[in-house]
Amino acid sequence: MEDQEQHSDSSETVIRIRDLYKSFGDKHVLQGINLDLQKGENVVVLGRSGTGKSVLIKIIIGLLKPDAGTVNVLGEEVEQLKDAALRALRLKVGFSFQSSALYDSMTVGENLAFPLKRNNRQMSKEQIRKTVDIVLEAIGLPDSINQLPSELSGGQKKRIGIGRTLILRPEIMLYDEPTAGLDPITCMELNKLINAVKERFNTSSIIITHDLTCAKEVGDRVAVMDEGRFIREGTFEEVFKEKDGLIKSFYDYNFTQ
Ligand SMILES: Nc1ncnc2c1ncn2[C@@H]1O[C@H](COP(=O)(O)OP(=O)(O)OP(=O)(O)O)[C@@H](O)[C@H]1O
Repeated sequence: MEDQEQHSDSSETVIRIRDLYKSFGDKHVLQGINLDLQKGENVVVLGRSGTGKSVLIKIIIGLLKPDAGTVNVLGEEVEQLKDAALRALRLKVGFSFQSSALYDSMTVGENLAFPLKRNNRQMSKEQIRKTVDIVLEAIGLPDSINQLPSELSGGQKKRIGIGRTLILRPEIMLYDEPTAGLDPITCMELNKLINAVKERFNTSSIIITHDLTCAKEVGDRVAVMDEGRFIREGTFEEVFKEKDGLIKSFYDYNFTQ
């Protein structure tokens, strides 16, 4: 922990979470979460279903209030922000939903342009088109602008979902189960995209998953969540060096079946 604190001080911390607690009635979901995300870093949060990963993300973007603890995002204490400031902060934090959340009746181009039109009304049609083209190229789907979501594969929809988040050029990306429900090859492509986004757009990311291949491929650091706390944290190799308890179950389930 001491090492971690020293590291935090020597680089820019974009998310700093301290002693976070959240319960729903007598269900104690988060029980003392501490986490730092450094600029330009990908941190993977690994955990079984129902361990509170989504609750954590919702607290980070101010959709849920914690019972105790602090969350600082890009220098702002999330809990103290009023509505307008919270909305402004959310523009800098892109949230890529598990479901892709595309509008079925809109083309890919319209889906991507939607957040720009809603948030940046002073952009001309040409500027919007150019921004959409840049993102489509970055996510590897340059020719899909006129397609409807129903014409896309699951992996392509995920890419467009990520593109729609990227279009506002967030400084932080939060990915919720980016590879869920995809075949291994498409997963691999998505992992590459997550790394490419980091390099090209200089984003810092939290990636929530239970896919260990994804964790290994994209995580500069991995934090394993169990019963509301992080039970292990480090590089993938450090975390999975000693395979016991939950760590062993995770590893065996992903790699030895
Ligand atoms: N608004 C809420 N009210 C009551 N309980 C909630 C609420 N939100 C989450 N929970 C409970 O908190 C626990 C953690 O939920 P969460 O969605 O964060 O899990 P998760 O780790 O993201 O799981 P999964 O991997 O399945 O998405 C669950 O037991 C859930 O039922």
